[in-house]
Formats: sequence, structure tokens, C-alpha cells
Amino acid sequence: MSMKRKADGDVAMEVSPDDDQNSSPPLTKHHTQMMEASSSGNTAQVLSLLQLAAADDSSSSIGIGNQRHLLAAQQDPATGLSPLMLAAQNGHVDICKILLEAGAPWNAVDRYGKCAGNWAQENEHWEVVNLLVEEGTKAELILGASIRLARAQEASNKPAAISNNESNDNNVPVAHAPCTKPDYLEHDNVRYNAANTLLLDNDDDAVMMEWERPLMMAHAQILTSEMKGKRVMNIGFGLGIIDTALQGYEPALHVICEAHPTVYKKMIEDGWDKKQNVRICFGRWQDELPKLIEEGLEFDGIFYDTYGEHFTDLEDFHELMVKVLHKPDGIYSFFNGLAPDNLFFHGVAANCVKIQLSHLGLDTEFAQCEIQIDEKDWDGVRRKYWHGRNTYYLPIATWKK
Ligand SMILES: C[S@@+](CC[C@H](N)C(=O)[O-])C[C@H]1O[C@@H](n2cnc3c(N)ncnc32)[C@H](O)[C@@H]1O
Repeated sequence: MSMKRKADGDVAMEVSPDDDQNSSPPLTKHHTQMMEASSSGNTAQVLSLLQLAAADDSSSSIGIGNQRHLLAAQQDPATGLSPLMLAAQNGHVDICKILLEAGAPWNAVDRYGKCAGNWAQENEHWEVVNLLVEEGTKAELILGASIRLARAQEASNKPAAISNNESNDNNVPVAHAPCTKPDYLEHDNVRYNAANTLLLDNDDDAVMMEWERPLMMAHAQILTSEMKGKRVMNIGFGLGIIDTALQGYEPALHVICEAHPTVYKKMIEDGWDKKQNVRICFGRWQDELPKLIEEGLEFDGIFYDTYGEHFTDLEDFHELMVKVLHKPDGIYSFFNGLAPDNLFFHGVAANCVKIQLSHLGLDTEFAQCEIQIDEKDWDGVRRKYWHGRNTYYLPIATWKK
């Protein structure tokens, strides 16, 4: 995820559909046996093959081997299928546990972009789904923590342990994939189309699109509980869709934080600075929110929907946001574009957010909204940031009772 709204392929595609199938070596006898045993549920055979590989590892002349790990992790060059995917597809939960423990990556995908979790989901093996969600969440949280550490070290000019843009093994992060645009706020060609239904960045990627209108309306409805006189805050103006919807509920106070100069200019042109109940904070939320906290402001509804930011930015936002969310009735929500290309990864990313918000004292639910996107909606947009899925999971976070 990035946290993103709009990202590239986020997943660990060890074998992509474009790979030359002949470039990867064929599976060895042991790998083929491992595939078969995982698929048929032969736990004894899986264990014995792993033991054989471990014996090879320990007899390796340089003392470090990775045969056991390779056996658990390797994917069929033709299909991209792994032992874990086959075990998941057939509901063999114990074998999944063994393979994960041996180092099989939870998030590798086959040639059709499906991971083990997708296979388990499609075949309704819920115990396996839960196991993989748990594994994925753990991995993402650990990775998130290491990214935060690396960023903190970077900020203080110490050598960083890992970079946000690289991952050396199969555990390419889902929530933390490198699909962010850290320089977006410096883009000088951010522009609206004539109909004001599309906001594009320098690369013709969509910052905001009109098809999201029904979602923004739903977010506004939930944040205000459809009542007048609330104090609301929105981070990221974009096309002003949610802000227009929030105005419909006549809030007592409506703070809008927007950092891009072009977007800010549009807000002024459209007279947002003249509205009685609106206060514009022109700047990054990272700089503006601490000022609001200092002022002692509180909000009944808070919404976060930025562009180009990293998942760790969302997490950082949450840590500040709770300081201005009214207790006990405040409601928080964000645009849920987490890992949008794959339902399983989306679920894992959402689970990570849920856990973080829970540590901050909030319960999070996800309301299902049906959405419709026409192919024509993407005209003029370099790449899609939403793929085929018609259900949007709208987050609703409230203080724990
Ligand atoms: C996806 S759009 C928001 C769309 C909006 N929800 C709507 O209904 O039209 C994201 C907006 O966040 C702004 N933005 C990006 N990073 C920001 C930051 N760090 N602080 C404040 N605004 C930011 C962008 O300039 C852009 O206007």
C-alpha cells in the first residue's frame, strides 16, 4: 500500500507474465516433489523434503546454505505457482504453517498476480486465509517499523538500515511498496481539466478523479453523522468534492489543509477563503496540524486523503490526528486506497491500519460501498489506480468505548 491512493503494482511478482519462461531453470526433482506434496496435503513428505534440504545446508562447505529456504519458496517458472500457493489453494493449513516457517514468502504472486491468500480466498479456505492475513500483517508491521527507523535515521543523517525504495528478498512490502511520489508537492504542472473533473500531476497520473464522488459523499455523511453544526477537518482538497459535501452539512468549523500551490490557488479562485465557516491551512499537514494541536482545536470529524504519500505518513498522521479528535464521539476516516490492486493485500494493509489505530485507542470498522467506474473515466490518465474491484471498504474509526 502504499498508502496510496494511486499506485503501481505493489506486489512481489517473482514471476511476471512477461518473463521469458525459458530464462528460469526448470524445477529440480525435489522441488517438483515439494509442489506435489503441498498440493495433495502430504505433510510427512513436505517435512522430509525440508529436512533433506536442511541437511544439505548444514553440510555446505561454507557453512551457510539456503536449500531449505529455496525449496519452500521457489515458484514454478511456467506458472509462478509456489508450494505455499498450492497448499493454500487446497486448504492444507498445517503445510502452509510449515512452509511459512521455512521462509516461503506470504506475498509472492503467480503469473496471474495471485498470491497464496487469493488462492485460499477463492476456494473459501478461511483458516488458511486467517493464517496468511496474520503472517502478512506481522511482516508488514515489522517492515513498517524498520522503514520508520530508517527514515528517522535518514533524518538525523545516520546511515539508514534499509531504504524505502528497496527490498532484497521476496518480502516486498505490500503496505509499504515504493509507489509514492515524495516530490509531488514540487510538481509544477499539476492541473485541472476544463470540466474540473480531473486533477493530474506532472506525469499525467491522477491526483483526484470524479468517479470517486459517491465515495466522498459517503465519507462526508459518516463524518458528520448527517448533522449540522459539526467541527470537521479535511486533509487534501483535490477537486473539493468532499469539502463541498461537508459544506452541505453546514459545519460550525471546517478546516481544510492543502499543500499544493496550484490547488490552493484554485481554492482561492473558487472563493473557499470567503466562506464563513471555512479555515484554510495552506501547507503540509505535517507542518499545519501541530499548529492546530497547539491551538487546542478539536474536531468531530476528520478525513485524510492526500496524494503521493507513504504508508508511514498515514501512520504519522494518525499519531497527531488523535490529539485533535474529539472524545468520546469523534469520527475519523481516510480514503482507503491501500494496496488496491489485490483484494488480499488490501485486507492485510487494512488490518495493519486497524491495529495501529487500536493502539491509539480507536476501533475501526470497514463499511462496504459499491462503486462503478467506466473505462472512459480513465481517458487522459496515465495509469489506473483502481482495478476491477467494485467494493470499496470505507474506514470508520471511533474511540473505544
Ligand atoms: C486525492 S486529493 C484529495 C481529494 C479530495 N478528497 C476530494 O474530495 O476532492 C489529494 C490532495 O492532497 C494534497 N496533498 C498532498 N500531500 C499533502 C500534504 N502533505 N498536506 C496537505 N495536502 C496534501 C494534494 O495536493 C491534493 O490536493
